[in-house]
Amino acid sequence: MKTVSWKEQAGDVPIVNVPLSKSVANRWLILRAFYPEHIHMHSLSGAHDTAILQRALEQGSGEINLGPAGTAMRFSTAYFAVARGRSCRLFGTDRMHQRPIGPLVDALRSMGADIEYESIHGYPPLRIVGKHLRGGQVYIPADMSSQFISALMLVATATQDGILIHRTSRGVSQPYVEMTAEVLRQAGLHAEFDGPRIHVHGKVTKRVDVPIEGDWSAAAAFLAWVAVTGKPLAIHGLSPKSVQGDKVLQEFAPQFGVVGTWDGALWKLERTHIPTDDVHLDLLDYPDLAQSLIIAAVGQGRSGKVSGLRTLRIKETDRIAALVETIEAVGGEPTPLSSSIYWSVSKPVLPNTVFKSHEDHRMAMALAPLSFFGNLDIDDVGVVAKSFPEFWLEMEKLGVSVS
Ligand SMILES: O=C(O)C1=C[C@@H](OP(=O)(O)O)[C@@H](O)[C@H](O)C1
Ligand SMILES: C=C(OP(=O)(O)O)C(=O)O
Repeated sequence: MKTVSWKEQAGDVPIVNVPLSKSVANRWLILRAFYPEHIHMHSLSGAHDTAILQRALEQGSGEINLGPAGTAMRFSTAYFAVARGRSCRLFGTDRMHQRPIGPLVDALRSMGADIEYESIHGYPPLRIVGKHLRGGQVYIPADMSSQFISALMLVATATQDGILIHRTSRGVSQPYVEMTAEVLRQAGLHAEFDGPRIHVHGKVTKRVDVPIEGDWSAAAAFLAWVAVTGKPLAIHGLSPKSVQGDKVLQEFAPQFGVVGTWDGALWKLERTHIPTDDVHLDLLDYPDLAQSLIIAAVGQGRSGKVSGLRTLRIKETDRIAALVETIEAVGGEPTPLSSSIYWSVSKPVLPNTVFKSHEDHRMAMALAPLSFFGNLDIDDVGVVAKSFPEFWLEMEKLGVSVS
C-alpha cells in the first residue's frame, strides 16, 4: 500500500512526458518478426506489455508467458498460428485466462490453424502448432475485441493469399483497426476497407524506419489532472495527427472546461472553468479513456452517463465494477448497466479507505487526480508499469509524491 499526496507547486507550468505507444509498438513488433531485415525500430515503448510481446517473439517456441498483456496474447496467437514448424503454449495471469479469445481462434482454425484450448473452451492457455496457412476468407464477430481483427490483419502478410476478413457484427474499438491498417500501409502492405470487409495482402519489400509515437491513451490521466485540479500543464511527446484514435482527447477536453493548445511539440492544457452540465460520452471507440474521463468528471463534482463500455468488463479487471467501487467511495451514486454507467455526485469526499487498483494500470492512473482532495491510499501503484512505468515520476513534476 502507498500513499499518494499532492502539494501546491510554485514556478513554471510543468512539462510531463508520455511514454511511446504500446499499441503502435506491438503492431510493429509483429511485422518486424516477419520482416527482420526490412523493419527497423529505433526505439520501443518502455511499457511492460511491449517487453512481454518482444520476449515472446524472441523466445519463438515452448512455454510462453504473456502475463497480463491482452494485446500481446491476441497478436501472439495469430503470429504463432502461422509460424510454420514451431510449437508453443501461450499462457498468462489468472485474469488473462478469463479474457476471451474464442472468435480469433475460430477464425484462425477456419483457415486451417492448429490451436487447442488447454482447459476452458474459448480462453487461454492455448497450445499452438504453427503451420503455413493459405489465407483467404474468414468470418469473425467484431463486437468483443478489435484485437482479434488486428491480429488477423497483422499476420495476413505471412499467408499465401492474404486475408479477406468479414466482420459479422458491429465493431468495437474501431480506431484500433484503423491504426492497424495505417501501420500496415506504412510498411508498404495493402489494407482495404469495404463496409464490413477488410482485405489485407502484400509483402514488405522495402526498408521501413518505424515512426515513433507518444501514447495518447496515457495522456488521459494528465487531462483528468487538469480537469480536477485546475492546475495547467504541458504534455510532451504527442502528435495531433497520430494514428491513435485516442487523440480524440483533443475533442473531449472542452467538455471538461479544458482548453488544449499546440506549441510546437507541446500540448498545453489549461482549465478555464468547470462546466455545470452533466457529462455525456459514448466511448465505444475509445475504451481506454473511460476510467480517467469518468473520474475526472466525478472529481469536478459532475454527474453523468458514459455509454459504449461493453468491452470494459473483459479488460485487466471488470473496469465497470472498479469504477462503481471508486465512485461510491468518494460519495457518488453509480448505476452500472451492462455497457454503460451513470452516476450522480455533488462534491467528492475522500474517505479513510484504501483505493484498489485491481491490478489495472489504468485504474491506478485514473485515481491519481483524487489526491487533490487529500492523501490517497492505493493498494498497488506499481501496476502502472503495464503501459507507463514512469507515471509516478512524471506526476512528481505536478507536486504528487508517493510514499
Ligand atoms: O489493439 C490495441 O492495441 C488495443 C485495442 C483495445 O482493445 P479492445 O479492442 O479489446 O477494446 C484497447 O482497449 C487496448 O488497450 C489496446
Ligand atoms: C486493455 C488494455 O490492454 P490489453 O488488452 O492489451 O491487456 C489496456 O491497455 O487498457
